[in-house]
Amino acid sequence: MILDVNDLSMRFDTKTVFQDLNFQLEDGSMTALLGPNGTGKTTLIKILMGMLTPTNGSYKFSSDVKLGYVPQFRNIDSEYPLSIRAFIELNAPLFKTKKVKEQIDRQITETHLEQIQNTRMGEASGGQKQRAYLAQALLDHPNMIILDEATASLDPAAKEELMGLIKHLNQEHKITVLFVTHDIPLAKKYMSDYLYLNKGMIRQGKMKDFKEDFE
Ligand SMILES: Nc1ncnc2c1ncn2[C@@H]1O[C@H](COP(=O)(O)OP(=O)(O)OP(=O)(O)O)[C@@H](O)[C@H]1O
Repeated sequence: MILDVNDLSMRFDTKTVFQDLNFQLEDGSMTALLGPNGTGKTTLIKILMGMLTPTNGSYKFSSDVKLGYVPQFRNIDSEYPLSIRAFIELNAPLFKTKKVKEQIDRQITETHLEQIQNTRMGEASGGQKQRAYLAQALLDHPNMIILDEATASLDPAAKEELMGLIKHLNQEHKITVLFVTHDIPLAKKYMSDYLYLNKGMIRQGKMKDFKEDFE
């Protein structure tokens, strides 16, 4: 087990987002976090990332976890001056030893950005930007990555490329994946398990058994 969540509750002032969530994630699993708009998926992720404190309950990652996080898609100004490579390097040590450069090269190759690494981030496509965020997160050598709506606003080809990449990271590098999405067909194609957050409660199961009428 890589994550154990116990009786987790979150309230903003008088608004209860969710109450007494209980679930576990297995090491090496690939889980889609599903649910209608505004049910608290981002709130749950922010709690797990330590960015918000829950009002009640607890969660525990296994002691050897190294988390990577790909935030919800943010528009980058078209004038943004850094190249894709320089953007990825924001998460690398300032002093670029040969070893650091090699690690950056490896993640750029892994995320299929080598041909366009000198393109400005402001000019990159949505899929390229999203892969640059992923490359940034991979520089820390995570064994678990959390992606928040990484495929929203991408065209079908860019979605497939990103999902193929995530599947590769899971299968070849044994990275546990938690992936927030609204795209149920995409989740059915690529993810093995689901967590479904709705009306303050959570359900868990195998993606192949997920019923659309939960929505
Ligand atoms: N800082 C905050 N203060 C008050 N209410 C908040 C705050 N953050 C989120 N909420 C509320 O909590 C609820 C859950 O929001 P959250 O963004 O987690 O939902 P979500 O499931 O990620 O939605 P979406 O699918 O639209 O991204 C919403 O009703 C939102 O308005």
